[in-house]
Amino acid sequence: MATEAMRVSGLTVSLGGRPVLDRVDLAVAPGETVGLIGPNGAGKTTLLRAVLGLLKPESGTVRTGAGRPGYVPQKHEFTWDFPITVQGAVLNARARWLRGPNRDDRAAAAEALDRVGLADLAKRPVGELSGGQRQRVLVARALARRPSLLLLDEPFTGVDVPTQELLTDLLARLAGEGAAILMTTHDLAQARATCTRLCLLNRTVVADGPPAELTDPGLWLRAFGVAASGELKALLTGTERPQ
Ligand SMILES: Nc1ncnc2c1ncn2[C@@H]1O[C@H](COP(=O)(O)OP(=O)(O)OP(=O)(O)O)[C@@H](O)[C@H]1O
Repeated sequence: MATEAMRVSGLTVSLGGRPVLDRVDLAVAPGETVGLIGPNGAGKTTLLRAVLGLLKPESGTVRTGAGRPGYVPQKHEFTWDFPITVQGAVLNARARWLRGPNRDDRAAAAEALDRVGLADLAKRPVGELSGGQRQRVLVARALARRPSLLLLDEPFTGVDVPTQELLTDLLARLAGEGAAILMTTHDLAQARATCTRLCLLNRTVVADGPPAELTDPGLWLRAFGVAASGELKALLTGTERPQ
């Protein structure tokens, strides 16, 4: 475990009486960026929530290193109409029961806002932000706790190209500083370009390795539970998408 930021072993989770994850094994080391890829309903968010300790596994274990992981939920999970500024939302992520923010909290929040390029919008109410700006607030909230493990749920969904580039660059820097990153995404091209490892999940781990080694279309077709997909094959072989 010393060289790993998180490890799940034999993780089985059921929700509403239905099996969602089945004996999942996955470890992430400091400096790695692992992309969690799979179809809708594959159990990706469930896996992140289990790592956070928000779900009780039926069997198996979850271990994380020191400190609470940073979590970037999907945008719709945050209450954007709450009357709070960008700075307040980020400071809130460090809030402790019955005490206001101290100097360390303010410094960490300012640093997090700076890293996501939102320092200029610190006083803006969160309800007035665009989708890409909201995504950056969620990342700043996770970074404000300076976590060694960062879990992100679809951070690239619904953001424009400059925000995608900012986030890609930021994640690479964080990994370079030794953070361990696990993120779900539906953007296969982006995942192949930015992740050091990909984990193909469909209730269980179908494949796990560096993008360059996951070129067998059969693995991807199995992960997505489809018989054939020109789009997937084109992505894997680097050819044009079929029209
Ligand atoms: N609270 C719940 N109660 C019962 N079933 C649930 C609950 N939350 C999720 N599920 C089910 O668990 C399965 C996995 O859901 P999950 O959100 O983890 O998938 P996902 O891979 O993140 O999907 P997506 O790509 O659509 O976000 C789905 O079939 C979903 O309907």
